[in-house]
Formats: sequence, structure tokens, C-alpha cells
Amino acid sequence: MTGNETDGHTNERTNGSDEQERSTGGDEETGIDPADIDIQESIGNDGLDDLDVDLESDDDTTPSSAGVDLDEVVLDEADSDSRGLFDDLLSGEPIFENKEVLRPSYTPHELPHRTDQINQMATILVSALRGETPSNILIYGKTGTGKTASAKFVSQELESTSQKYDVPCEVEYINCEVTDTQYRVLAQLANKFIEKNHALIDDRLRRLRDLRSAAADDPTQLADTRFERVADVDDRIADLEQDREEMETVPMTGWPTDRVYSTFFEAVDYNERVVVIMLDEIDKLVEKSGDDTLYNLSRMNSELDNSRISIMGISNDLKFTDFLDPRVKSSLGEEEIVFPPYDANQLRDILQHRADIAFKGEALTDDVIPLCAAFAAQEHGDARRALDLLRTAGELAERSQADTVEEAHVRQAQDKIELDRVVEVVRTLPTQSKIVLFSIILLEKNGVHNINTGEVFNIYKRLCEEIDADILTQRRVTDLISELDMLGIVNAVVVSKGRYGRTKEISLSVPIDETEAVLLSDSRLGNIEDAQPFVQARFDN
Ligand SMILES: Nc1ncnc2c1ncn2[C@@H]1O[C@H](COP(=O)(O)OP(=O)(O)OP(=O)(O)O)[C@@H](O)[C@H]1O
Repeated sequence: MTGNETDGHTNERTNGSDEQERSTGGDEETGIDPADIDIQESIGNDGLDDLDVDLESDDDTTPSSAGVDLDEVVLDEADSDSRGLFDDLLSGEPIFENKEVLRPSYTPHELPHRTDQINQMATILVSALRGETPSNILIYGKTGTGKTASAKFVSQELESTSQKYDVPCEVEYINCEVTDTQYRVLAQLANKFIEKNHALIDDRLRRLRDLRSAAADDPTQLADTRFERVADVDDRIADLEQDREEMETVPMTGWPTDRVYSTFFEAVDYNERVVVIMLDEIDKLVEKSGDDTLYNLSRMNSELDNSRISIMGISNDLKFTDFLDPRVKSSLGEEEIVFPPYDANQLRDILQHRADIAFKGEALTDDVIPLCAAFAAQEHGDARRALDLLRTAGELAERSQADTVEEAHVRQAQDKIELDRVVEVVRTLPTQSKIVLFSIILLEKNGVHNINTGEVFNIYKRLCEEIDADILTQRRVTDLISELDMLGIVNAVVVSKGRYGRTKEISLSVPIDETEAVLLSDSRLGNIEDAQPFVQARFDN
């Protein structure tokens, strides 16, 4: 790659900086340190089996006391008084061999049923290994369909192949749910490349200093280099030291965006390379801060001299491109890859692959994997959900000191995950919705069936007065009830009352006690001392 396809500075650019002049070094100085490139999330592998603990360390005269495997520890009767908090838990045969492989942070080495998508990505990205700019890619698919896992897998392969063939190609991963503004995205990228450039310069400096000291004794050492005299080497060393000095890392806040952009631009263009910028949850970035970042990134190639960038966006919102500037939309969506949901059979394969590593040999009964797969397929073919179910089922079995994971553990796990979801949804409801939900709970707790909107509204009003909250209109409260219905927290059906018109009959769809506890943990609702009088009051209206 020559990097000479630039059309000058005809395009407007946020940084507006034309002073890109600096030495980028000759070929002999190029090279990327493989140690710089590491996007693999490492996992621990420290199951209980790996622990070698000396349980009788007081008696160090017993040679056999050292390095006892906990699996082999038998606690005899005499010791039972001294059994500690963890002894019972340890005495059961552990179900897991390596639980970490069921966690979301684990990147699997094999991704069944994603071969097509992985091949499509590879076919597009291979141009990076030829020094050309790969097309931008947009990846769509519902949550848990393996988008991130597949993209990371392809990136790792890309980077390892680039090292093998010594082609400068790098992948930068950004999770836009966390890094959700233009400033943060650009700052993170700038700092990553500054760090890489520092390592690159240090490596060059080390080699030049070696050359310099060798040439000081024997000037023929310069014969095969681009330096004629030792003084030239000194100049080059001084230049590089100055470059290093001038590369200022971007603070997390405080600079004008133009400056952050130009710092990133200069850092990425400091060396010849093809960079794939992976923007996971790209819709979150657009939602939070518009499409400026994508606009700027997608136009950079026309101005870069030495490097090329390509964008790989990942989203589970199929519609987010509707909000993009048409130019950004067409540039970003040069290639689109869709990840369809998994069906139950596919989920079964995925679970089986993981279970082989995660569990001990006979730990799973035959029904467990098919049931987890079936539950997750009902949701929307979400592999994350399936893996969560399997892990939770294993944990519940482990906790009840069972020898194997059974169907009942999966059902319990399903309930637990569902309850966790409900708790999370209820906890994060706006206060007004919480008051409406609390009114419904109070009515149910008092044995009212087929609750109607009017009844909810009466209790709601009194609760609002009690905690000094604004009182919304009955129409608005009806809307909030519909929202609770959509979230699956209540069930509201419209029933016809003949000549009295139609009304909604509301019932709770979630466990009452847990939901009430979550509501009362909200400091405003928690202040209501005794809610009983409010329910009595419904008869007064
Ligand atoms: N084909 C597969 N084989 C093995 N594991 C998979 C496969 N697909 C997904 N997974 C696992 O399922 C979990 C969710 O996958 P991933 O994070 O890639 O989903 P995603 O589509 O990016 O979801 P989201 O949009 O919510 O980020 C991860 O733990 C991943 O390892």
C-alpha cells in the first residue's frame, strides 16, 4: 500500500489540519509488535480442582499434608465440630469442570451454525491483508445471535494472519454502549494508536541505537541501510524522539472535538496500516450522539496518506440506519450481513459444544440441554439466554448438592432468570409507573379480582397525595397500565360491559411479594407506612 491515493484536502474535515508533515520512516523501520495486539478476553481456568490446599498446615511434620487435592479430602466424624462455612459446600462433588466457558466473557474457538456469516466477513476483510481497504460492513441480528462472538473470532484470525505474513493490519474494538459519544470514541481510538506508535517508535529507537553504536566502531555497518553517516542516524534518532514527545494522549474530557479528531487522525496515519474499527452496539452511539462520528470516520480514507480505515458496525436494531445521513448510510452499509435467530436444534449444538468443556463427564442428564435449548428458542433464539440457563441450572444443582443437573433445575433456572428480569424491569420503572403498579398490587393483595382502571386510579391518587407526587390524569394512568402490560408485568384485557361500554380488567403477571419488595425498596414508595387505608378508600369513591 502506498497511501498516495489521497485527493488532497478538498473534503472538509473536522480537524481542518493540513500540517500532516512528518517522517513516517522507511521500510526497514516498519513492523508491528504482536504484543500490542490483543483483543482476546482472557479467562481464568481456576476451578476448585486446581486448588492444592494444605488443610492441616498446623501439623507440618506430616509429609502427606502438603498439596492435598480438595476432591480427595474426607472429613471424618471427629472433625465435624470444626467444619467451617465452606466445608459442606466443598464436600459435594463439583458439577462444573470449568464454569467460565458458560459466561458471556468467554470467546469460543468454534461457532457452530455461523460458518456462512464468518466466511462472508472473511471474504470482505481479506483485502486488508492485501493492503487494500476492505468495504465497510454492517452486521445485524437480534440479541444473542452470535454477532459479537463471530466478529471477534474473525478479527483474531485477521490479526494473527497479518502477523504471519507481516502485513500491518489491526482491529480496534469499541463497545458503543459504554463509549457512546463522538469525543469518547475518538479519544479511545487516538490513545490506542498513540500507545501503538510509542511501542513502534521505541522499537525503532532501540534498533537505531544499536546500529549507531555498531557504526561508531565500524562505519561499514551502515552499508545496507539508508544512512550514509553516523550523524544521519543521530538525526533520525532525534526526529523519532521528538515524534514520541509530541504524541500527547487525549484526556477523557476537556479538549475541543476537532483537536481530538486531528490527534486520532495523526496517530493512525503515523504508520502504514489497515485498521478495522469494530463498533459494537453502533445504534447506541447514533441514538446518544447522532451520526457525526460515523460521518467523520467514513470520510477519513480520502485524507489519510499512509493508513486506511474500514468500519464494521454491529447492531441489534434493524432500523437504526433510518436515522443516518444518507451519505453515511450508504457508506456504512456497503456490505450487510444478517445473523438470523437460532432454532432449538442449533441452540442444542451450541450448548453441547460448551457443555463438553464446562461440565464434568456425567453431570448432565439427557433432558437438560434440549430443555434449555427449547426455552431459549421460545424467547427469540438467543444463545446468551440458553447459556445463562444452562449455567444457572448447574449452579442451582451445585447449590442443592445434587450429583447431576436435572430437568427440574432447568425449570428453576428459567424461573430465577425470569424473576431477575422482572426485578430489573420493575426497579428501573419511572416513579409514576411504580405508583400505578403499587396500586394494582395493593388491590390484588386485598383480594380484588378483575381490577378495573377506575379502581387503580382511585388508589393511585391517594398514594400520590401521600408521597406528594404529581397526580396524572386517568387517561395517562391508562397509558401507563398499557406500558406495564407491554413489559409483561401486568395483564390488561379489554372487556365489554354491554351498554356500560368497555373497560380494562387488570391482573398482575409477576410474583406479587417479590415485586412489592422491589417497589418498597424505592425510597419514595418505601415511605408509605401503612397502605391498607388507601385500599379501603376505593369503596368511598
Ligand atoms: N454459534 C455460536 N456458538 C457458540 N457460542 C455462541 C454462538 N453464538 C452465540 N454464542 C454465545 O452466545 C453469547 C451471546 O453471543 P454474542 O455476544 O455474540 O451475541 P450478539 O449477537 O452480539 O448479542 P448482542 O446484540 O446482545 O450483543 C456469547 O456468550 C457467545 O459466545
